[in-house]
Amino acid sequence: MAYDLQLSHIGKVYDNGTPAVIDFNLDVDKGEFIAFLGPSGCGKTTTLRMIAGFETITSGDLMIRGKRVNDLQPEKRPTSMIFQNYALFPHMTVRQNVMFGLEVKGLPVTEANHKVDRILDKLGLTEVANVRPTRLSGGQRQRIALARSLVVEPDILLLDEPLGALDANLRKSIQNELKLLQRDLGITFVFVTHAQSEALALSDRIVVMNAGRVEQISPPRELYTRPQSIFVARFIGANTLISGKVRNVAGGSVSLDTPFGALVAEPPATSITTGAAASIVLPAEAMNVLPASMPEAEVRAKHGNVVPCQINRLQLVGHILQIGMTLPSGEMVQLEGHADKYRDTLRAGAAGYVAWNPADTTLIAQ
Ligand SMILES: Nc1ncnc2c1ncn2[C@@H]1O[C@H](COP(=O)(O)OP(=O)(O)OP(=O)(O)O)[C@@H](O)[C@H]1O
Repeated sequence: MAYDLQLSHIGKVYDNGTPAVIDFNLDVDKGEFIAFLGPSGCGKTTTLRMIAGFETITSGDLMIRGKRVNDLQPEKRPTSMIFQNYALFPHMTVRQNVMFGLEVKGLPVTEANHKVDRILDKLGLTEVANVRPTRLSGGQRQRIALARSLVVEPDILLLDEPLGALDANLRKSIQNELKLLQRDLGITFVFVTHAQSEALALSDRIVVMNAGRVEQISPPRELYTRPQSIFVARFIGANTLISGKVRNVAGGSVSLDTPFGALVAEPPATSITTGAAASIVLPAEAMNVLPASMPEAEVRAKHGNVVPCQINRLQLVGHILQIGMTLPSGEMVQLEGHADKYRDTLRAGAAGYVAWNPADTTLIAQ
C-alpha cells in the first residue's frame, strides 16, 4: 500500500538563493503523527508549506497516497493547514469560520450544515457557534482553527506551531486533546514545533532538522536515548558529551581515552576502529552520584564507569533531590534523582563520584 505522504529528495532554494531545505526524505504511514523539530530557521515551516502547496518545490518528488502532487494547487491537495496565529476571520462567527472551507468547495448547504454541526460538537464549540472568535479564549480559538481544518475532511492535517500562542497550562491540556482527536480520526498529522517536550509527547516519529537538513528520524524514545549525531545529542534531552579516542574495541565493548581517564561504552551502530575520535553521550538520567568515601574500585565494579566530581548544590523538592555538580572538566551538570535513592549519602561542598552503566550511553563516532 502507498504511503500517505512521501517526500523524496525534496529541496527548496528561495529566489534570493537561500537553500532552506536540502535532500529531505520521509515516508509517512496513514494515521502517523509526525513532528518536525529544530531550531529557528532550520526549514521546518518551508517543508510544511511545500507539502501544503503554498511554496514551490525546487527539487525532488512530493507524493500523497502514491500520486505526485508537486504542481497541484493547495486547494486541490487532500491537505489542510493550521497556522500559528490561526488566521481566523474576525468579522465572522465561529460557525461561519468553520463553514468557510465547505462553501469554497461548493458543498450543498444541508450537507455543509450537517458537517459543521458534527465538528463543532466534537470540539465542544456548539455553545459558542454564533459568537465571533475575537471574544473567545486562546484555547477556544485554537479549537476553532482545528474545526475549520478538519471539517473539510483532509487526509493530512498540517499544523504550524499550533500551540505556540497558548500559555503553558493550556498548551498541556490542548496537547492531550490534540493527541486524542488525532487517534480518534486516524488521519495523518504533520506538526511543526521548536518545543521538544511537545514533539516528544505527541509524535509517533520526530524529524529533527538542522540548517535545512534532516539530522535524524526516530520515535521519541529512541531519539531521546539513541541520538545519532552530536547535534541531536545536544538538542534533545540533557546530555553531557565526553569526547575521546578509541583505545580498544573488543567483546561488544569500546574503551576510550578521555579527559576523564579511561571510560567504557557500547559500540555505535556504525563501525568504529581503534584510534577513531568518538563522543560518549551521557544522559543526566543515567548518572548516579555517590560519596567519595566509597572505594572507587567498588563503584567501578558496580556501574562500569566512574568519574570524580564536586557536589555543589543539593535541594530537596518533595520526593526529588536536585543535584548540581562540577565535572573535572569544569562543566557544571544538573540532575534530578529520587530522594529515596540518595537518602542522606551526599553533602553539598563535598567531593563525590559520578558513575554510570555503559549501556545507558550512546557512542557517536566522529
Ligand atoms: N520567503 C522567503 N524568502 C527567502 N528566504 C526565506 C523565506 N522564508 C524563509 N526563508 C529562509 O529559509 C530558511 C528556513 O526558514 P523556515 O521558516 O522554513 O525555518 P523554520 O525552521 O520554520 O524557522 P522558525 O522556527 O523560526 O519558523 C531560513 O534561513 C529563512 O530565513
